[in-house]
Amino acid sequence: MKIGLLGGTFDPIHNGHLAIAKTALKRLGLDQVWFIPSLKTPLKDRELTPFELRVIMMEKALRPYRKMKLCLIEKDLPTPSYTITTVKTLKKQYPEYDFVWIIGDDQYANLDQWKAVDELRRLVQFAVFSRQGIAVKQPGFQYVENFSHPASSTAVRQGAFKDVPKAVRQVMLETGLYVEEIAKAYCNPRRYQHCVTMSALAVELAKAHGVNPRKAYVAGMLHDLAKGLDEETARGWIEVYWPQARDQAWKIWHQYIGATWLKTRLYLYDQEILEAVAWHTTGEGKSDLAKIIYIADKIDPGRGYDITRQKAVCLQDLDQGFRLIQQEQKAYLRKEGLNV
Ligand SMILES: Nc1ncnc2c1ncn2[C@@H]1O[C@H](COP(=O)(O)OP(=O)(O)OP(=O)(O)O)[C@@H](O)[C@H]1O
Ligand SMILES: O=C(O)c1ccc[n+]([C@@H]2O[C@H](COP(=O)([O-])O)[C@@H](O)[C@H]2O)c1
Repeated sequence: MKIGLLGGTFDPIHNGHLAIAKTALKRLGLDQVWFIPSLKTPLKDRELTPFELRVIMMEKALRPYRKMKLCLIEKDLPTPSYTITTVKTLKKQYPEYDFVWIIGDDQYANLDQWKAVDELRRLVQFAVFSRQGIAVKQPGFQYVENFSHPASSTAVRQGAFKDVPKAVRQVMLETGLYVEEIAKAYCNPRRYQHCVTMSALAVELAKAHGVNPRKAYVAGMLHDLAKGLDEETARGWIEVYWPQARDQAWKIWHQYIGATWLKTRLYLYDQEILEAVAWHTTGEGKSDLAKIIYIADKIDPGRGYDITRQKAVCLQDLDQGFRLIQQEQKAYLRKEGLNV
């Protein structure tokens, strides 16, 4: 058996990883590709998503592929997860197998920093997949060129959800994984901070009123993604997706476009979250979640006003609190000249 080993952080696994495996099976004449998630990768400092959650996403992504397997060997090896240790252990466990270690060219460029790389190269063959382009070739490596896949886990964590299988997207949205990074990627630092403080309040209100706190967190963190759009760009979106809102004040449009983005870019189909985002400025959403997001946005503790009275009413009675905030907001919006 000839086995390709694809080690990585897989935070999260993406379509690029699957494309590498498909190509490796064909072009390297492999029988199987084993995906090996690292407990802690040696050269990256970032705090990783818990191993178990990365593994759940990998299981879902790999399920349709008979020749792609999950190998959890690094779970029980010392950290950081040095490849030399992994390869030695695998060779001992499976002496009859022929292994090829697969890397992208970004890792290839770093190879001189890998632990005991000369010994490692004697133990296992390396296959290098092009990513940016392979600059310098060396004897003893197998190069897979004319391979190109734009996906990266970094981009996925910032919202490029099109690059992950649907089942993985579902886990990400159900768990609220990466919402901070997505909010950071779309919002300026001030707005990001607003998302953090208002979603904390949204979670508190959700818990007080029997609403799913995870949904409150996701909706809160992602409610303002479209707020940075300029009027002209926003108008383009409104004309296509929300023509019925074209006569409203343009500053309101971000609520509608935000919901559309969640659906079309992040493939988030949870109607309750979409509704809460789509009406978070005007407060027309009917669900308790929509009311909570509306309230938390308006009395966000991060804005620096004393919200003791409003918060107490909202914690006590959601509908009464909602009406109170709505009245205060209407007065404020009229003062700002916004047409609602
Ligand atoms: N699109 C791609 N093209 C070629 N190689 C890739 C691609 N994506 C990942 N790889 C390679 O797959 C291996 C595992 O990747 P990893 O799990 O670190 O994903 P990543 O997208 O590189 O993550 P991050 O963006 O967090 O650095 C690495 O050797 C990496 O170089
Ligand atoms: O052994 C090393 O020194 C070493 C240094 C950097 C990366 N690796 C391995 O290379 C694979 C890809 O790593 P990463 O950081 O791109 O996810 C993963 O299996 C890492 O354990 C290994």
